[in-house]
Amino acid sequence: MITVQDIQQKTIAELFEQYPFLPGFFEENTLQVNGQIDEKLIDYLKFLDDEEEAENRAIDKDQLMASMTTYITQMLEFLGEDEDDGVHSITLLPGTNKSGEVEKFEELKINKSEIVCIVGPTGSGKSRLLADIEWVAQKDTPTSRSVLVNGEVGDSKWRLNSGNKLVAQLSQNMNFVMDLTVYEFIELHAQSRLVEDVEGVINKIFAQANDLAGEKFELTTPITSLSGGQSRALMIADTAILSKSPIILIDEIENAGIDRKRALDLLVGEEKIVLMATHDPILALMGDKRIVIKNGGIHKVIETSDEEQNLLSDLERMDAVVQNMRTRLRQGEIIQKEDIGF
Ligand SMILES: Nc1ncnc2c1ncn2[C@@H]1O[C@H](COP(=O)(O)OP(=O)(O)OP(=O)(O)O)[C@@H](O)[C@H]1O
Repeated sequence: MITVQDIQQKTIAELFEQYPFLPGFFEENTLQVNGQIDEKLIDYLKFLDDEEEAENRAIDKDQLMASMTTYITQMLEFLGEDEDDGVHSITLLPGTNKSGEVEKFEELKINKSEIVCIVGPTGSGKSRLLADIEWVAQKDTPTSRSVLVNGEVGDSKWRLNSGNKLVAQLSQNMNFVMDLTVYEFIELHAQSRLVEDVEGVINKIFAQANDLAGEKFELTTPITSLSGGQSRALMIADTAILSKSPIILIDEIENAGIDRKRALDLLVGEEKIVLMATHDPILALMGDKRIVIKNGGIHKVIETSDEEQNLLSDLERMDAVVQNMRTRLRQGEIIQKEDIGF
């Protein structure tokens, strides 16, 4: 909850920076800032101490600060950015595996900017774990797990309020059906998030997406003609930059021509918690930790060792060789021994 005391000592510049929608309030109330951007709000509003001025405007200083406070609070609520909602960690508490046995870990805390991978055989329960987190499970899923947010029992508001969604899902299938260009698609999303600088955000997402995608695309490209890799790159950049959700769940980023390392860097760089189910050794080793799932239960939690991290660059070289072969096979070329390169 924001109070008048919270805002009155801040400068107009600080307030505009913190609440990008506030200039709209100033405009509506014909408050001109001009050279006074570095003044504290309380000093800036001193001109209303003049009785005539206050009468003309039919509002005094205290009323104006109170209505500004209400406006900020309502806008934050509307945008799903309640100030107290900062999620800095989630904690998993054990439930049971498919045989009803208690899982083999005490509790697992995952902090902001951490990447945790989920590995395990097909059908072992990786997607189930992601679903438990999305649902902020309270012993009310087939696994009986609990998920704490900031160390506390998850608030059911996370389940109900779509503006405040805890989790953004990046799923395998990105089948666009809308007849929009890349520009229009991002614009629509940015507008629905009430972004101030729509143009700036469009350019940022477009640049990041193109950076991730193997083959480049244009702002004028219809989203229905993007390749699998390009649409995935667009969704990742869009989620990283526009989604307010503090947790990103990824059910396998397949090998569809995107720079997976950069994609993860981009997501984590935006201070998110990233959980990713994967069968891909490169992605698994990019995580800070990996959860091993067996028979529906968390069997082990392994921290990625230095040795494993050092192996990543070798794995990436091997991967590049395979990718290159794939491209050449697709183009009808013949593969030779020297193509393997080691
Ligand atoms: N602890 C559990 N108790 C009961 N059922 C479970 C448990 N964990 C998973 N399941 C169920 O097992 C089935 C397979 O799990 P899930 O789809 O999560 O596997 P997966 O590892 O994601 O598989 P894939 O790699 O093929 O995507 C699902 O129906 C899921 O609800």
